[in-house]
Amino acid sequence: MARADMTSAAPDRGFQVLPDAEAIATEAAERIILRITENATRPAICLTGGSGPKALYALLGSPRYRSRIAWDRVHWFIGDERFVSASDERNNMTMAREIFLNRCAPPGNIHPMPTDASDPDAAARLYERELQAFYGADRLDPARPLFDLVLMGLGPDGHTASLFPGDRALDETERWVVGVDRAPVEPLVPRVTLTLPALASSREMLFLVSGEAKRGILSKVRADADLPGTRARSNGITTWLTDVAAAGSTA
Ligand SMILES: O=C(O)[C@H](O)[C@@H](O)[C@H](O)[C@H](O)COP(=O)(O)O
Repeated sequence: MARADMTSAAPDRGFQVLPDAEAIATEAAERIILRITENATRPAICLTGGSGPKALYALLGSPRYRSRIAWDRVHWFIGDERFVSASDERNNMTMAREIFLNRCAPPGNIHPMPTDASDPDAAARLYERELQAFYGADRLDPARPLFDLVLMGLGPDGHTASLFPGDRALDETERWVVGVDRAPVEPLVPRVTLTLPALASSREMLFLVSGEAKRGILSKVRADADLPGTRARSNGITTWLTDVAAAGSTA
């Protein structure tokens, strides 16, 4: 079936329902490779944490996909981080490194958040400077997205990245990265997160949502409830890749 037939129309985001989590990983891998191919200079991919992207990361590092990626050109960032050391298994970038980045990407192309800073907000400022140095400016130009593709997950409370319902980080309009002192969901550690404007500065935003446990919260996002997952949009294309278990149907 052609992609256009599977994506339901929405003004600025689409929902694509795939059979299962494996199909989500395959679709996301193909989209990432397409974005990398379209950028002839230095593609920037912003990864996400949690369990949702693990199958995708394994696929990107598999022999079949690994040979299709120009690893020397691609730069890998992370959309949010748990404020724990890089040796802690809960660290999002460590998870991505262990599954594929350490084997595939040159070390200089991997951009973890510095969780050894004095506090989450200091880490946020350091990461913001790193992003600005990569981008070559400290203001986001709507005509020149920061990222080629941003991956996102959806938490049980409707959070995405580390933007939690009701948190003031959601209302940030100037900064690209902020510290979040308290996370209301596991793991209960402070976080560092990209803000909505920084995440929006992307050619494509791809949500990965699978499993029946996500069905209730996903239906709220689809109904436009005021949740971080609803508010996070790319200035380019925003697509939600879901499976039948999360969507509740194939439509
Ligand atoms: O650090 C994190 O936990 C994440 O970046 C977070 O936003 C995650 O994407 C969602 O909570 C979904 O997580 P799951 O994929 O584990 O359901």
